[in-house]
Amino acid sequence: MAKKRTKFKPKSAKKKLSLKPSKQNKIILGSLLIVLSIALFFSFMSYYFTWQEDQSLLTEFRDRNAEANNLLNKFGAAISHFFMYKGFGLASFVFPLLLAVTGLYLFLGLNSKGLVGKWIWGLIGIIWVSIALGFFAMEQPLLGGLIGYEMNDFLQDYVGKIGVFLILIFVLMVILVRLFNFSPEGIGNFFRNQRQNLKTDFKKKESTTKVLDADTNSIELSTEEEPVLVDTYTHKKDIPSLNPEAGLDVNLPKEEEIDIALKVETVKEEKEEKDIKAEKLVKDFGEFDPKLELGNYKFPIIDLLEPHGASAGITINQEELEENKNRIVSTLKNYKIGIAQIKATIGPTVTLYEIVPEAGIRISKIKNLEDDIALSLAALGIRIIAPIPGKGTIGIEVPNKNASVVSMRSVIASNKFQKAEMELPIAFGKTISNETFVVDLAKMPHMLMAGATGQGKSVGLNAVITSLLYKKHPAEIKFVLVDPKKVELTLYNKIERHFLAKLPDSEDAIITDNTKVINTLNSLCIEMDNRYELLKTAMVRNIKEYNVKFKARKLNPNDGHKFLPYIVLIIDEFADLIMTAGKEVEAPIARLAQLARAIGIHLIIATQRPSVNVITGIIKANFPARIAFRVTSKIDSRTILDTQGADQLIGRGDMLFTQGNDVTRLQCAFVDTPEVAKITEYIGSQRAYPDAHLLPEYVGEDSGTGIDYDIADRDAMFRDAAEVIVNAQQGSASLIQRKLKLGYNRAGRIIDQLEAAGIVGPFEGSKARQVLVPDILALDQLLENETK
Ligand SMILES: Nc1ncnc2c1ncn2[C@@H]1O[C@H](COP(=O)(O)OP(=O)(O)OP(=O)(O)O)[C@@H](O)[C@H]1O
Repeated sequence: MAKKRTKFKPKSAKKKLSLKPSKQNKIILGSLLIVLSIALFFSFMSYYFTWQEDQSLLTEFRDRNAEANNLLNKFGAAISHFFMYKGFGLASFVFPLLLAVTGLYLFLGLNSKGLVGKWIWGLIGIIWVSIALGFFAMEQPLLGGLIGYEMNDFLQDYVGKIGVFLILIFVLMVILVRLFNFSPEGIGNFFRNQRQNLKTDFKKKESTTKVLDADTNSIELSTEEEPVLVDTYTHKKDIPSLNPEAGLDVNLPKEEEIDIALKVETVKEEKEEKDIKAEKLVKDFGEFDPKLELGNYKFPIIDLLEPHGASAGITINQEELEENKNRIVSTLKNYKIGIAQIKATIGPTVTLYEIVPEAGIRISKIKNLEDDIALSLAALGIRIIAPIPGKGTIGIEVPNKNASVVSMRSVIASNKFQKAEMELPIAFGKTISNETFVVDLAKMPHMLMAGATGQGKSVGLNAVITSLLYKKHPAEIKFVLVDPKKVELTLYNKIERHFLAKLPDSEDAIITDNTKVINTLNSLCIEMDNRYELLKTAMVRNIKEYNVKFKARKLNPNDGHKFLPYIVLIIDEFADLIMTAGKEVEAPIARLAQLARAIGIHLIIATQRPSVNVITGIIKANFPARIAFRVTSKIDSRTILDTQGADQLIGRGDMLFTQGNDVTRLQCAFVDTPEVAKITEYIGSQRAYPDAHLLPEYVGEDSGTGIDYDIADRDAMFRDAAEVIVNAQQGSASLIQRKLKLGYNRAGRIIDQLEAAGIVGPFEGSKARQVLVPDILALDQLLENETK
């Protein structure tokens, strides 16, 4: 402890001897300016009353016997004559004011940031007042001063009296608008703010004084109290040893509290400023409208869809109902299962018989008799739900002899779909109780679809796409279509420039080639990373919030922000892909499925073969929404749904949908190929974007140019990348990736080449590399010199 004290003393002594501008010097200079301003003020004041008497003395300044009437004697008379008579007249009073303000800033040690501005505006004000007074009171030389008079004279020679008057009015407006933010509604705010500022300044000053007091106390204490520790750097005592009675604990945190409060206020103001800017933009230009570019786009009309005889309604005759009921009752009786009550709900393809068994009957018993009941009812597709979730009943679904088609037209036209307030509504079809079933793809967020061949998968995918086409504008959604079968999705080629997304270098938007699928999936991963970056900088959690913020003009497009459309990736035959590409597709799909929900990329994967080597554990875990059309085995049903049942469906769009626990039986809406053709024709014939939506470029590991530092072998985008880096003065691969829409690997290679060219510094871990070229001019020179 003793050592510490001895070390501390010489240091402080050194500090006292230092002559560099210190707090003391500032106080001294501040006092001088304040005194000078007071002197000037009194001189000017008394000059107005004494100037005539003192005029003759001006030449006798050195004569000690001559005495002036000015309050500050000859000094006052001379300096006032200089400022008031020869200078700016009454406006000269601003000088002592400016001096006083400067003096106060120095004296109180306030932040002198705004001081220069005050002086500039002060001088402009002086000139304006002096000219204005010269203009209005030409005969009173003391009001406008010689400068005011002469400048008036000069101006009037050129623009005349009216011209000078108009100039004065204009300059006044400029001063009011720029200096006082003059606006009709701003006047009230200005006065309120000024009052608030005064209060805060006053408080701040008070707290500084308090802290100073506290410090003095503590030093006194340290000499008196033996166990007090003194920090050699902060000169503060160790807190535990402070005497509580000295009240120091209370004062010091108080200062911190005030500081924190002030900080919070400034942040708030900044935020408000941003918001005000955005509000102003919205007021001037309206909210950002992503649909504007295709403002005349017409959504497809309902008449493009066929009714498929749906107008006839569900046809099931009473006889069939009675017959089925009697069979169920008698079959169950054979197995000694008594029925208390039976009720039928007629759906489009199946009728649900709801049974309340007699008391004491075990549910599992009925479940075990499923096959026997099916046999006696002689119908395929009996499904027993024991019990029906949420009800105490058992359900037996029996297919109708004449299944009615659920037309896409009927579900699209339904109120439920039309009024759905969902991000990505999909009208799948109708439930067993004939209600339209609408789900939100954005909430799913990814979907797995399986079913044996010819059971309605392609129709199901078309139903999904059609639903979205009927609800979404081309600016809001983009599809990435993968169709290894090469025939199923070709119809959508017509809407390529409206609704499809593709890789920059590919010709067709619909992907049929497996190697391109891998590139596309990786490109989507890049897009996902880019979008996360955008969300991060916008400080929002998901795409919906992001787009709302962007529309409200709170995000600056110059910072890379843009309206983000949803991206729906549809793979028609996944089994084929995974067989040929295996892990290469599984990895990006799993990554997308795990992470893409927040940023608006949704996956729909369909497969004929729902076996475990196609729908692997990792894929299954990330696709909570599953759809099963009819499959051939119970095992397949379990793979896709985790339960049996899909093997007992009747095909032709009969399907089971699950999004977690409950399994819902649906009849998929039917949309035929000619209908899809009509819709795509209708959309395709309208004005489109110049190209399909471009995904970021991805260069595969083996298709790249390889790292080569030879100038001739540089990447084609080297120059562009260099400009991006130099402009942003930030050497990061992700910046190149984002700005130039390049893949990660390619951007990484370009960064290596930039390093070799001496444009960026070496790799520095998590930090961005240093940019060694200050501007574009220097870059031009550097590259030019290279070629010489
Ligand atoms: N929802 C439906 N309503 C009525 N009929 C349907 C429905 N879905 C499919 N069908 C009938 O089943 C046929 C086959 O459907 P789809 O082409 O969708 O089968 P798929 O499962 O895609 O077969 P694949 O795997 O061989 O391509 C259709 O041509 C149609 O006649």
